[in-house]
Amino acid sequence: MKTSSPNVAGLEARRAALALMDAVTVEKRLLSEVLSKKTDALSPPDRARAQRLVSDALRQLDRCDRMLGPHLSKLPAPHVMNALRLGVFELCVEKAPAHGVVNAYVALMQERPKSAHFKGLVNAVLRKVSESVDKWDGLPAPMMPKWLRKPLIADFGKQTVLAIEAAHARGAPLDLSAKTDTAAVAEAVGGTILPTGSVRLAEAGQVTTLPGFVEGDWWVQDAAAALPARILAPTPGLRVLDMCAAPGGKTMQLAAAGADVTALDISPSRLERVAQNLTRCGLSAEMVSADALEFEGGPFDAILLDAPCTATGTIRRHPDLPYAKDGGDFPALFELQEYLIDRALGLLAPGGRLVYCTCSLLIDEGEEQVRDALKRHDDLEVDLDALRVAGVEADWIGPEGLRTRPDFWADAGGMDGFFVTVLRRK
Ligand SMILES: C[S@@+](CC[C@H](N)C(=O)[O-])C[C@H]1O[C@@H](n2cnc3c(N)ncnc32)[C@H](O)[C@@H]1O
Repeated sequence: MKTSSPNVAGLEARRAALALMDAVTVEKRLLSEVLSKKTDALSPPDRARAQRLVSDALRQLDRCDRMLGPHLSKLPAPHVMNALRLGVFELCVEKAPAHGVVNAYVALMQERPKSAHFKGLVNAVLRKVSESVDKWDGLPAPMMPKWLRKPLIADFGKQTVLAIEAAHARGAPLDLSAKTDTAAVAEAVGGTILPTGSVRLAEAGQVTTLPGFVEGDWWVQDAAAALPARILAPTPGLRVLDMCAAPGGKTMQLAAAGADVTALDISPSRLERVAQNLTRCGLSAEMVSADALEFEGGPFDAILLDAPCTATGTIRRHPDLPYAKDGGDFPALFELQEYLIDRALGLLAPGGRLVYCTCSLLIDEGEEQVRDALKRHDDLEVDLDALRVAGVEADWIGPEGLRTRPDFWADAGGMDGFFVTVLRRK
């Protein structure tokens, strides 16, 4: 049974943030799956506060645990631990007044019989942390959980992983892709134009109120995510299949260049979002809801295969991912990517090109997929020249393709981790 604590300020947002933290770390759910259910009853400011608090605290979770370590002789129940983590984040990062933070999390513990007897512990630990907040700045960047850290160290080495972790902790700016006039969009929103042609805003605010949103002059798309469609080099009338299209960032780029785009996705509801995005921007594409493995069509001059993947390249913006996942479902994704590559190759017109990409840091979903595809198809080759588009630095390109990482452009706000390659038949 729950009892509410109406007299403590700021409790609604904190209660929701704690429920979201439990959903991610205990139920292993992604924030995107549970956000509306856990926050819909809140006022808009409380909803925004809960979402920001849980996201920012997840981004710093390892540091929160390091602050708590000296004060805990053994780990308390997960709900209690999560309350402590949120409290530490508020004290050490937001510099919130200690009495308000302590009272709030003690009150939340009292709401459930199972956690009520931990209120003394929460009170004592948060008070102790509040006396040593200056230790926070001396802590190393938050580490990823071992299941993800270990393979990344094997792939990139420890120094690079440390740099990636520092980039994860910094979060992500807002990047936009312009429909036509990049300079005009940059001026309208007060952003800067990146070397690869995206527009970057340091402070995002409410996206839908930015100039040009209603007019459909741009869409939100990370600078690295904008590279695959640029690399495909769409031209007016080019027959292009966007094989895993939703929510449609790359479909929009292809359509904006005048290509004859078929946007395919297995999920009808996600495909609906592609349609909405196209409509907002006054663009069009043929929409097909189907399993790409069974799709019959084409042949196509070019195919963009932005394959379903672990999304480990997007942790800056999805800090829940390392805690909601444990890698157990990844091998099935690697296998699906292999099948999708082979299916795509079968749909290409003679001389056609396949742009394969994943928003992943794992080489299993990038370089390894290319090496395996080259073994399966002896008439296949990687077109490295096609990867050298504006802003792409020479050392981002390896024998199998282009790899971006969150620690690239560190001083300018970073970018998502992506792998992109172009495959052609010899
Ligand atoms: C990485 S997302 C694509 C992002 C998109 N290209 C963009 O830029 O906005 C992968 C997409 O693949 C779709 N998908 C997964 N399995 C599929 C399949 N067998 N056939 C077609 N689409 C599939 C998912 O529904 C998801 O929308």
